Amino acid sequence: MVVLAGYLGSGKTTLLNHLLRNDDGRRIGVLVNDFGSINVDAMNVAGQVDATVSLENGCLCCAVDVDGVDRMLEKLAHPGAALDAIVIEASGIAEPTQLVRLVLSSQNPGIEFGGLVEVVDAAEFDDTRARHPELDDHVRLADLVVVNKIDRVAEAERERVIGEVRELAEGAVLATERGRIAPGILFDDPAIRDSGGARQLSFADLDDHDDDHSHHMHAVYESMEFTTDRPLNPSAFLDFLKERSRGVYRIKGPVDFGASGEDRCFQFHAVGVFAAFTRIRWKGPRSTRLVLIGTDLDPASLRARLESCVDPTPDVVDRMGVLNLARHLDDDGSSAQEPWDVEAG
Ligand SMILES: Nc1nc2c(ncn2[C@@H]2O[C@H](COP(=O)(O)OP(=O)(O)OP(=O)(O)O)[C@@H](O)[C@H]2O)c(=O)[nH]1
Repeated sequence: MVVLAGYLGSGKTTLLNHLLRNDDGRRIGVLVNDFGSINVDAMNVAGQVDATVSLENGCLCCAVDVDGVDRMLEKLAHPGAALDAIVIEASGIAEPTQLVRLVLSSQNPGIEFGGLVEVVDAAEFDDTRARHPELDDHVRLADLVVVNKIDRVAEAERERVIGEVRELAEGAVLATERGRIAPGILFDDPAIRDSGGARQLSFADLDDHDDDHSHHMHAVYESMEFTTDRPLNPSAFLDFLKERSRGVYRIKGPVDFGASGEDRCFQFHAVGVFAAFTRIRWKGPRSTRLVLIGTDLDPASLRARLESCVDPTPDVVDRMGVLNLARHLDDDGSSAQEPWDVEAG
């Protein structure tokens, strides 16, 4: 069982989807833990995976004890599921050491800890580290650190960030775009071990980490949801994004722009000041279901602002809005995300 951790928006789901698409015939089970009551990440991996369990609204690292994890994993670890590997995708503010501790404590004979993977956003590394010094520990303890989004930083900057991560990390370090790592690195333990002298964590490694949950990142983070069945107006929504308070670090979920969105589902992601959409077909009923994660959120005013984005004329195409939206489209999943003209704040 591999624990996939990394700060909000670093690219965990992207990496997981890459693994699932390139599984080389392995059967992979997934446990997804979203922070927020709409399970956006689970929606994004569903359909590609052999078996999923999802836990929403709460950080797995504190929400459940070892019995709870064993109950959740029963479905995945059951011999009948015939899985070759299980990946736990932690929420972006989970405490990875706590998750590893849970896995190591599992009473289920089918569960064996297969390593901690920490995904780091190369473009946000300095800022995240400054806000959350505990990130250094996560990088240090990981068996594999994936320095992701290298397409978003200039070459010199990339070398510097990779160099700093290498200084901290005791495990292997890989630089990637879109989490494209060779699945064998994760699932065939010797490959991880041979690639950089990484070792599997033990309780002894984890013992230095205090158990006081008030020090965990999620102690200061909150999430809120905004859902509506009425389409949003693109211009109004883009304005909302530009003006959003700095406390809102992560926004994700499907958005319905009605006729302006050609009746398609806009899978939306904002990470810090960056934002991108992917256009997909609606799989279920059309509705906007956003999760907002950050610190010092003011849910009432955020909700009122989002409510004001509801389009009074959803059948009329907002041409200017559509043009502006297009700048943030990420349809093939390979183009870089553009920063907003105006930084959030
Ligand atoms: N430019 C660029 N964007 C990326 C890369 N990897 C992921 N993204 C984008 O970053 C955004 C967040 O990616 P996710 O995979 O959802 O991140 P996450 O870590 O699962 O997010 P949380 O679960 O909310 O913590 C999405 O818009 C991705 O398409 C990359 O290498 N380059």
